[in-house]
Amino acid sequence: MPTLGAIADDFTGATDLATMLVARGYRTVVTVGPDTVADDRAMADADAVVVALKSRTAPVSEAVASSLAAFHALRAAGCSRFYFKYCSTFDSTPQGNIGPVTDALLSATGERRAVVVPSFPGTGRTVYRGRLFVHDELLDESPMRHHPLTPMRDSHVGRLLAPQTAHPVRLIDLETVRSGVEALKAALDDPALADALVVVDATEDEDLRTVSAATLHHGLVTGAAGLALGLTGPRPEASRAEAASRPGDPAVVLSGSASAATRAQVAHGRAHLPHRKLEIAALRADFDTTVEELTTFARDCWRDDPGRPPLIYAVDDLRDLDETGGEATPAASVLVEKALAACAVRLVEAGARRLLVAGGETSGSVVTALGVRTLTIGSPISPGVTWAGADCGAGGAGGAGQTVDVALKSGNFGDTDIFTAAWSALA
Ligand SMILES: Nc1ncnc2c1ncn2[C@@H]1O[C@H](COP(=O)(O)OP(=O)(O)O)[C@@H](O)[C@H]1O
Ligand SMILES: O=C(O)[C@@H](O)C(=O)COP(=O)(O)O
Repeated sequence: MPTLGAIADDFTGATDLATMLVARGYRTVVTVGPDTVADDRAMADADAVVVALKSRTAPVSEAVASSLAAFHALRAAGCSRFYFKYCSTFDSTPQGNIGPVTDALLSATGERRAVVVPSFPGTGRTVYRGRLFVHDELLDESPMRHHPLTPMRDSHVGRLLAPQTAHPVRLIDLETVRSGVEALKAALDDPALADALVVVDATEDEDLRTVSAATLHHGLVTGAAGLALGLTGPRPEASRAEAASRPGDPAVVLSGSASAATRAQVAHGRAHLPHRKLEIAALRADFDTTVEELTTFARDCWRDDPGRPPLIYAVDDLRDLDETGGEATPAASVLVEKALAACAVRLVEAGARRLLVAGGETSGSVVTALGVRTLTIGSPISPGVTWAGADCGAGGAGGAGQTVDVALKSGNFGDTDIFTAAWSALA
């Protein structure tokens, strides 16, 4: 029976956290939405469950409702500790959803305060004096300022969070963290911090271990996957899923991300893989025909060039970003997500068994459209990115009970050659 329940605000984040939990000795299942949590088959052996939501950019009321539904499902499954996973670059809109969801989970758990820990030094995210850095740059000076859905124009976590929450926001500095577990516990228990959301500095893995140890008695923690570094699961080593596919099975890369790391990966993919770019105008003019042409292209590649997975991508230059759309015209971001999801469904129906998807929102659209119920963590690819077995369920794409190997790559994660190199981890 699971004891740790996590709620992830996007799908790449869910597999990022799950891969960390597996490495820490938790047998972990990722469920797509809350409904599968009640499935005894999936839960029987799990120590931890991560519910993947597509709530990061949803309207506030929807994000709160789906997060609470996940919480109630996890609690009914036996979970007694809860982890709200958001992005290590604190991706949110001015309205939320990190603040509103944290507030709702505080009420639901009955906890009074929660730590806020986006730091993940393994992927270059650190928090010092409450400011979030991405490698050597402040968040608002990093390429995250150009994100199409959640442009991050401030690096002060407290300033980002305060307008989103009804709770006071406080900071615990690095010196207090470095004073050790007991000092940090005492600082967190200070009555001045009762009812607060507490941003905690952390610049190294050891800091995260300290934060984790000082909050083991908290029923709710919030942060990126780095905070899980300090957790210790019930097993010396949790097993990983074997690949469901075989080398040579049809494979495809679907990229809807506009992030800097992905743009470099797309440039590398364009040099090494057969590729097609999504054209927004063509999708607007005739969505079905455009998707049909893209899937025909991919199938031709499997036939003519079976060793190289085709790459279908949306952005290789920030000038590609299309901000038009409105009442009568669908936003480009929605069209891109729908198009890549439709390609995924048709390609899995045509035999694709290996999918590398770039982008969190994109991954949410693809995985949901495939009818996936659970993701079981397989071989790691790079920090925060892993292969997972996606169980498409009875009504899913590719036929009843089909398992497809998927890698859901966060926009800013992965080496430049990930679109060509990731497959060897599956072999
Ligand atoms: N040309 C484009 N114009 C506008 N939005 C786009 C374009 N191409 C992709 N997008 C959208 O950008 C968003 C990227 O978000 P996401 O998939 O979460 O990537 P990341 O992991 O990099 O944040 C998606 O909603 C995608 O549909
Ligand atoms: O914490 C992280 O950085 C990732 O797990 C994550 O959430 C990434 O989101 P996207 O960049 O939108 O994929």
